[in-house]
Amino acid sequence: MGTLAEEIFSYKLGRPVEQGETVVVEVDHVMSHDTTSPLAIQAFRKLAGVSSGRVFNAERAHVVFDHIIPASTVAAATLQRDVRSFAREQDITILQEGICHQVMPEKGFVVPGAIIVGADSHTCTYGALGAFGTGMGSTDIGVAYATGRSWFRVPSTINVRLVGELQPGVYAKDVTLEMVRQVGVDGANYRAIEYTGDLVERMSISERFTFCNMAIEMGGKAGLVAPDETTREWLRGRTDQEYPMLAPHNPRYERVFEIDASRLEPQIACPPDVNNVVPVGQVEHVKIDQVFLGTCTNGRLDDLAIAASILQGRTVHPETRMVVIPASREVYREALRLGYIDTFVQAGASVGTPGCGPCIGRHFGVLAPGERALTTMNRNFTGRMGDPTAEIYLGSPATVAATALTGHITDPREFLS
Ligand SMILES: CC(C)[C@H](C(=O)O)[C@@H](O)C(=O)O
Ligand code: SF4
Repeated sequence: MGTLAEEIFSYKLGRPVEQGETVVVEVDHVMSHDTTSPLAIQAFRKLAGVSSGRVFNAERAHVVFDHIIPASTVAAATLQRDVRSFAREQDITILQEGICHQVMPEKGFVVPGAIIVGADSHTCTYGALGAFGTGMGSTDIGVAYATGRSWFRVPSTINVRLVGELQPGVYAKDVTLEMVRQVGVDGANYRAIEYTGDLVERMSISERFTFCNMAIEMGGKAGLVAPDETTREWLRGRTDQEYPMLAPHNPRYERVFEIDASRLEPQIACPPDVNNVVPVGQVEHVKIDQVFLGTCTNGRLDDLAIAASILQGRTVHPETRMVVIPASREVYREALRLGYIDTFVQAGASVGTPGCGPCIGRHFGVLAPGERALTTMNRNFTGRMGDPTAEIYLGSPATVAATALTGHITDPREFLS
């Protein structure tokens, strides 16, 4: 009996747990990426006595290269070389085919009821498939690599109920931004967020990824959606694993937010905070130097499809650059097959290799002093994409595509055919 988070921990431990209780559990998968692996490896090495120098399970320990690939500096290349040699020594396969939070689910590692820890704050994305995924510091991940276990305080849960039908031109990202506006950037600190309601039930896994990905933008430990037929369908062919269809039972939520999406307009998060959210109409005059379509929030096939439908046969504004980065190789190949990539290239966009791209300002499209970007990312923090005086606005793939065409923030409903 409990929230989805409690159900998952109870299932793992084989006994009922209570909110606030500290538990040690065996984790299903542990992940770090090119940027966080070096410190995780250092922590792991210190535990050589505990682990006999081997990771707990090479099939369940994952290293993903996604943040700065291909390496853009000698320093990055050197760190990656060192991480490669660690992976070789431990028989870990390095995954280099897209953003960790896209690739881990695609590989079938993320299933309902699983507990997954990652050295990346957006590990909460995995809740879209009913798994408890959470980000941890590299040291904790080093310990998990060594022992296959982690400690948690079973979180209390905030319930976000999403109801109603979205209007044309309004997407999961707009709902997510509205959610962050209402809950606040620390409104869910150390809590799980459980998304329910008829809108969530109708949404695709990709859209659920967008919600869950941004749970951390409200301070959430995890973002969760109870698995259903849509989840099963998405997992079919990706995993042979058996998994439990856990659901909340008489949950005791700490707080409930209800959002009626049917009245929602496209939303924009203005710099420098993710909860600084306004309807697109209020910022339409803002001139944009660069748009970026991609990331673990909105770099999937449906996101690319929406943007391609707006850009089809049109050209990016001459004073705006457009960067497009598919979230994974799987997404990239499908986008090629369906002609979306051709549409982007014809429109004048730069298309990058799957990965995080300019999301943390390390390569492939950093911003000059005073420049402004509109992106499909999850964070608009000062300095994130380059110079600290550059500004970042967040919106949906549709708003990004419409803005690419006009050079200023634009309501995508103007381009709906
Ligand atoms: C580099 C990494 C530690 C970081 C994170 O944990 O979130 C990054 O992925 C981000 O999105 O800011
Ligand atoms: S795409 Fe951006 S938010 Fe996602 S993991 Fe990469 S850097 Fe972090």
